[in-house]
Amino acid sequence: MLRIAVPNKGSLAETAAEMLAEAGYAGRRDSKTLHVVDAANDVEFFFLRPRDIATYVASGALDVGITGRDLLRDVPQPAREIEALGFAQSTFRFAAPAGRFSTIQDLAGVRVASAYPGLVDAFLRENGVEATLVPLDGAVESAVRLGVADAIADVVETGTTLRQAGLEIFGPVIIESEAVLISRPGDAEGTERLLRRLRGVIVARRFVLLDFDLPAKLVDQAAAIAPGRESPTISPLQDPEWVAVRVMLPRKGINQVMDDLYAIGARALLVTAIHAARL
Ligand SMILES: Nc1ncnc2c1ncn2[C@@H]1O[C@H](COP(=O)(O)OP(=O)(O)OP(=O)(O)O)[C@@H](O)[C@H]1O
Ligand SMILES: O=P(O)(O)OC[C@H]1O[C@H](OP(=O)(O)OP(=O)(O)O)[C@H](O)[C@@H]1O
Ligand SMILES: [Mg+2]
Repeated sequence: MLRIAVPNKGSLAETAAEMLAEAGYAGRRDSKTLHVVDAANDVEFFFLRPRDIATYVASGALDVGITGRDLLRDVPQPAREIEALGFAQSTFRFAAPAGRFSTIQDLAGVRVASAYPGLVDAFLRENGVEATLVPLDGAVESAVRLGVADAIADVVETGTTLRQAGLEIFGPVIIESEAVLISRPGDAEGTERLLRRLRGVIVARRFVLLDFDLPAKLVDQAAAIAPGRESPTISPLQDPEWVAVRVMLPRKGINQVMDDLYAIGARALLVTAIHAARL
């Protein structure tokens, strides 16, 4: 039975649970449940702190897990990342009051607060900078104003939290992060099947099917606007001058594509969600 670590709380928990449900696995009924056996799918789920998941998986206690790439890199012996899952996307950056620092070298000898001390320490070392790390648990943006640090290193998504704390990013990107599927050393039986299912969910979330009718002579023009993943499916209509076209397209930007197709003469444009996929 494949043993899977899943975030029990925080930013990753909800989407991870939704993706596993969409992949056909049994979920938990209430947020206090820490262990679920899904015998029908030959897997069991352990609901753990996202921060601890890399440790369980790297040690081999659990086979695979869902966590953040930044959390994975924060532990001393990271597990293997096997797939990016396309959610909880963020960038990990240094920040300080405007104009205070401009390069990573400026951090030599100063105090840097972070909830990811392992990740930040490794990055500073790689860059030959010796700073004093101030490990905190969260809300790190307040550390400078409250006087316990001179700069911070933290997760940035929209930048709103930084701005509100009067901080600005500087220096290089420490890491681009998102939710990832990680694996213990060696290949656990059943990992491939989980991976195929999750890839299907990612496709289903990211893509839609677009159907439309079109004068046959405009097919090449339409294919240039909406090429699809491989090639559009063209079916005959009763009217020999018209065809029906089906393409798989990214959900993002689909309305612009519909406008462009309508403008060249496509009609009856219909978008359908994909519920599951194996490509
Ligand atoms: N605002 C955000 N946007 C995108 N990803 C985020 C955001 N905040 C945290 N993450 C990501 O979520 C993961 C951290 O999840 P975790 O549950 O430990 O922290 P959290 O969501 O901040 O919860 P907590 O309330 O415990 O601080 C990391 O991979 C991090 O990059
Ligand atoms: O760039 P933004 O869109 O503002 O998002 C980034 C913020 O979101 C997370 O905070 P969270 O609310 O999880 O609190 P925490 O700092 O206590 O973890 C993260 O730690 C940043 O503080
Ligand atoms: Mg947080």
